Amino acid sequence: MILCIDNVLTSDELDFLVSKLKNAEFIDGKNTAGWHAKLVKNNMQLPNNDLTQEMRGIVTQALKRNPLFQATVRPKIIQPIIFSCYEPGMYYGSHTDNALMGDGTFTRSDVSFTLFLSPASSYGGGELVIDTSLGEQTFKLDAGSMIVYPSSTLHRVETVTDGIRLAAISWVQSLIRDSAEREILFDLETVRQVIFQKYGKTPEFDLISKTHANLLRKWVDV
Ligand SMILES: O=C(O)CCC(=O)C(=O)O
Ligand SMILES: [Fe+2]
Repeated sequence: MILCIDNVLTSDELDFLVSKLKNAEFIDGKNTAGWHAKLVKNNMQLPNNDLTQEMRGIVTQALKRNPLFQATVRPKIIQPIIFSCYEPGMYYGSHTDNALMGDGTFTRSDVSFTLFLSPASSYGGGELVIDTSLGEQTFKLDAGSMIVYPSSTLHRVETVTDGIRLAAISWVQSLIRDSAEREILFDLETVRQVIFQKYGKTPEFDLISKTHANLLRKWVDV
């Protein structure tokens, strides 16, 4: 499932992150790409340091408090967030994300996300293009909004033609490995909430809660 989630960051958080990124020293993005993705990756990203850690903490907190992110992604492990910067001429060509991430102890990538940090109108190009069963879908969201999409897809970032594209990206190992199962749980959870809001704790609510809990128990990967 591909989902866009608006207003993930408060304006204070967004301002803080952007002000730090504007003065930051970036390194070549090829450092964190797989051997084949390196061939088509042309961008910059923040190195690992105390400031990057602090910025990661802000994004992580925002994800923790976001009910839509929690319900759709069901995160178990989130890889260290990368803050990326594309200047004019930079791009990330078509690639698939590594299935296994981390050094030493491996985690699986189930869901990828991009949290856009620059206003969409402030730069040209820079769209995230995802190859889906319905064809290519193009996303360029406003600052503070994010897209979550299956890590299994081929995707790319179009060349930035002017302005600067700042983003925070990462990969998640989900508690529910299978994306179809994740979607069923998300749909059931959505319906359960609506039934509760409309009618309260009825026998129907109890039954759908039981089904939801039992499917979760069946599919969870802990
Ligand atoms: O910046 C983006 O929107 C996606 C970047 C990406 O695909 C990656 O880093 O693997
Ligand atoms: Fe990617």
